[in-house]
Amino acid sequence: MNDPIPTPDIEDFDSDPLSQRNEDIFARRELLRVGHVPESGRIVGRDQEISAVEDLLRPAAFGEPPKNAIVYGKTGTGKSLVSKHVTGRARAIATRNNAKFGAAYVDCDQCDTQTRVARSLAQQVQQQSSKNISVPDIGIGASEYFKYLWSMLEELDVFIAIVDEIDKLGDDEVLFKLSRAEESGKTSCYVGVLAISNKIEYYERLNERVKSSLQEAELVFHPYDANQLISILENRRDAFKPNVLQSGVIPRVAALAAREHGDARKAIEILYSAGELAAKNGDAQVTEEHVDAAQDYADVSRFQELIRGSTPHSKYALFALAYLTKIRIGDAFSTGEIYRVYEQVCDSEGADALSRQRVLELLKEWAFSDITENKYTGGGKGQGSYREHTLLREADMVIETVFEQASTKRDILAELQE
Ligand SMILES: Nc1ncnc2c1ncn2[C@@H]1O[C@H](COP(=O)(O)OP(=O)(O)OP(=O)(O)O)[C@@H](O)[C@H]1O
Repeated sequence: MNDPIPTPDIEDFDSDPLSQRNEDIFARRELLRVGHVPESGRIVGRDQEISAVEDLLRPAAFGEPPKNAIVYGKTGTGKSLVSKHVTGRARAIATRNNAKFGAAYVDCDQCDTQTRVARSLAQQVQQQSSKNISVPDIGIGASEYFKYLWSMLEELDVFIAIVDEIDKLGDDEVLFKLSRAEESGKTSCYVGVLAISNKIEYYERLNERVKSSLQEAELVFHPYDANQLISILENRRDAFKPNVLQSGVIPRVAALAAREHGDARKAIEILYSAGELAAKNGDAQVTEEHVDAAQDYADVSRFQELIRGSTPHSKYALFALAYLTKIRIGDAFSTGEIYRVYEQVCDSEGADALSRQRVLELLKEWAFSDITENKYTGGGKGQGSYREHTLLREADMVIETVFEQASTKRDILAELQE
């Protein structure tokens, strides 16, 4: 059979660009990868949270019933890390205490249905089981997967399920089944659930019957401040070779991430991208300029993703504001002015314009994502005051992103100028 990817004879390996490694400044790149679980010595600033999770899981380390908990906090505040870290230690201690301890981690961002969660739990327990059971990949539903799970749990004294991004699941069935497993006679194994969410209002949405089984503990993880972020990054400095990071780099990354909302993931990502950028440029050191460029790049890509993922009319409304920002003097525009341009955009796209009220709502949604800002202006309350919108991003970039096809963009701009 013909190999679809032929391997050529390379005459001069040394001059092939692929032979030039970018790696020189990195020593342990994996320390900065998303999903890397650092060892205890590298976890900083979460002592209280670690000890709260230890209190929940301590009984499990002796083969006794653990407590359930809901863990809240904004993204990148260490919820998954602390949950996995303490569960891992509890498993090690349980083994020393001759207690049979199983654990599984499911991210509902990836497993977003009851069936997927149940399958992932069952398959993870299967890997830890001594029984020769094979959990099928397809062809059965959630309740069958749960049956597999309950039957395998019979081998264990305790099982801890960490269910991350729980709010991505449409209903509470998974939480209900897990938190009531032993009580409802499904298994004699003690099951503990650590349910993680970055939406604090999630608890309000939970069904009463689930609330009552989960309210044993509620933990809130607060954002990191700049100093904590500095310590988290310092503890991973050895991802780079010695003397590669200039002295201002870590404080700068920490300051940028703290400004967002104290997100450790963001901080690690910026540091990694700055390193990649330096490596790509062939620079021997990472500088604050690399950090700023990495941050700008991340910011622009996130923003472009947001635009690309929005509905056509939402894009047209934003485009109208960007267009006015580009061609007019001043940077704040009334809903009426934006609406008139929006109508023209709809016209040239062959779409029916939405009502002015609806377009106002779409503009408010952009303000919610910090892409625009709006406020009342004019004569004051009841005296002809009206709402003005301001674009907080570069107009050109919005225009480029909304209409990625150069010809469409050209046509629309030409029609608007007429
Ligand atoms: N206290 C800390 N010490 C060291 N590294 C940390 C700490 N907190 C978070 N990190 C690192 O930051 C990244 C994000 O952490 P984690 O996944 O635990 O956040 P999270 O709160 O679960 O976020 P999300 O809600 O987005 O899943 C991980 O790479 C983790 O290793």
